[in-house]
Amino acid sequence: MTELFARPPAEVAPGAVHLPGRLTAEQQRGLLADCRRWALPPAGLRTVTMPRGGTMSVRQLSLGWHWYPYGYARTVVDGDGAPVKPFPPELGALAEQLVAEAGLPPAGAPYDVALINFYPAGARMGMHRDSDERSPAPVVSLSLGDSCVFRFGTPESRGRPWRDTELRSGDAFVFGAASRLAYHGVPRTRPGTAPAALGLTGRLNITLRVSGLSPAS
Ligand SMILES: O=C(O)CCC(=O)C(=O)O
Ligand SMILES: [Fe+2]
Repeated sequence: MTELFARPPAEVAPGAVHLPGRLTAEQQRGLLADCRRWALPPAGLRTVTMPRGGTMSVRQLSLGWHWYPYGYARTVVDGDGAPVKPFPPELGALAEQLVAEAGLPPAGAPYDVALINFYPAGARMGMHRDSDERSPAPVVSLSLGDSCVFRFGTPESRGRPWRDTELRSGDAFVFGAASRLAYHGVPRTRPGTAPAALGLTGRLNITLRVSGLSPAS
């Protein structure tokens, strides 16, 4: 699709950078095929139950370290108990490249966690901070499929001020430095906006992080 106006990279908050159209159609297809494979059991896509008993509308899986509310483990402690699937080094290389493109200092440690979020129509993610990591390395997020509204606020509170950015299939978003612990969320997706050629109904988000945990622990 040609755009009337190109979408340039934009710093939406200090250290929080939107890199539009960063993944080629081929890269998106490859990542989608990978996600479909990773989504299979064991340690596949699951519904996440929150500590108070509610469930997330987003379905999720992890690679490298298993994230659950609120911590990291080597096995799916809140699911089938299987060992988490390995973190693919090529995702780490991609994250490092995107951090550099965003103009942020290098992470200083290898990326070792991928959180994969699947948003069916109507799914959303409330305002939260990514605060279970023990590393200040930037978080790198990739979008596939339906567009969404990505709400990005401040580290101080989950309320205003915030800025809304539309994330489309193939976009990247990097947040580190002063925004590493900023509140953010996805108030809505736009069902039916995925590129037809991708063959995905819904939205997939791949969030890459440095856990700061030692592999032996
Ligand atoms: O889906 C997104 O773009 C954001 C996901 C997110 O914030 C998270 O997994 O912590
Ligand atoms: Fe997050």
